Amino acid sequence: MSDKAKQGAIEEIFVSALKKVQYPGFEMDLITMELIEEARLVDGKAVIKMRPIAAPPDVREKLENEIASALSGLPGVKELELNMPQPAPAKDPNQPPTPTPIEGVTAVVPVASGKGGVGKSTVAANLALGLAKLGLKVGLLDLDLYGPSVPIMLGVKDAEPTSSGDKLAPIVAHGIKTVSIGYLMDNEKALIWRGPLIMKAVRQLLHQVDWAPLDVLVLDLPPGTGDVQISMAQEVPITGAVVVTTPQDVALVDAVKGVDMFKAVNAHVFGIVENMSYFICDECQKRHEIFGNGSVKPLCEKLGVDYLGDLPLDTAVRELSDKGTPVVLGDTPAGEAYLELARKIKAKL
Ligand SMILES: Nc1ncnc2c1ncn2[C@@H]1O[C@H](COP(=O)(O)OP(=O)(O)OP(=O)(O)O)[C@@H](O)[C@H]1O
Repeated sequence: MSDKAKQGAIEEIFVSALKKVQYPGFEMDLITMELIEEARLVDGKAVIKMRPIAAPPDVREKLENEIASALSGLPGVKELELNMPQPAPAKDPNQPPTPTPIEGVTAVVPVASGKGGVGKSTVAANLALGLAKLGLKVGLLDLDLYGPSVPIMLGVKDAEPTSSGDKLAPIVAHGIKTVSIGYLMDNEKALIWRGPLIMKAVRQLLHQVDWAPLDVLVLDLPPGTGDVQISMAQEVPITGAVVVTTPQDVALVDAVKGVDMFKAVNAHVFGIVENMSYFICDECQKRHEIFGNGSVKPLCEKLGVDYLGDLPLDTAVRELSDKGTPVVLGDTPAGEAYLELARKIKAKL
């Protein structure tokens, strides 16, 4: 075997070993995330060079240990030389492996949830419209690859974005600018999109849309901790994230994962909001805590993030979203609860 062929075979072994190492907080391995720039064996030393990552020290240490244990014991490996650089501010906007601010956009607020169906898109849309009601210039980017629902909630399902110079012109609905990943693809294809394609789409939607000027861009993320989340964290500095949960224990476990994910990429978390938390009976006007209550606040304390309040379970919330006029636009107790969330976020911006 020639030296070149040998090196190639070793690289393949390294790649399959590193494919087993997941980035802490994410359901993705280092190879799929394209974080490994170089993997070579030089005189018994495994030389691994990574792309810059914005990770706090405990995450770096965890990664170092996991890479070391994945490579130890491989044929010919006696020691490890690991290069894990810190990101430097990017200068070229076409080359942003490190987070680059969006031109003319002051703040970026992702809305995330560990699990699907907790009302994350509902919170994202009502938060964006609530912030606009409070006088801010707002954009809402729907990155929910597996079920883009923002166009329906804003009543612009059939609108098509046009181009504006070399950028995409967002659609304007209820006074906010919006673009959905759904406009770039049809729903069936979403499920076969893989890492690099998703990264490209996320980059385009953040940096090649005519967002400016905006005070805040709200992002509706897919549930969980996958490709879209890591792409977002690599592409844009996050001002503060909002994690949505419902009060059930199963959802809370996932909320912790959501918060951990942002911490793993050094992003600030504004706090956790509790959706579908209580129900006001039409007949007796009493507040019913259907799923139990009181578990989210202590969880926030434990995680060191703010409790952003609770939102009612109310049929009008769903009906109005389906009609394209989210509840916050009106003047009802449920609308007021979402507006109160917007006030809290505005105060943090
Ligand atoms: N507070 C609420 N009261 C009543 N219905 C709600 C409330 N919040 C959300 N819903 C409804 O619950 C369903 C799920 O909400 P939504 O699509 O916002 O969840 P999600 O977490 O974004 O889900 P996914 O991203 O998995 O599709 C929708 O039909 C929505 O209208």
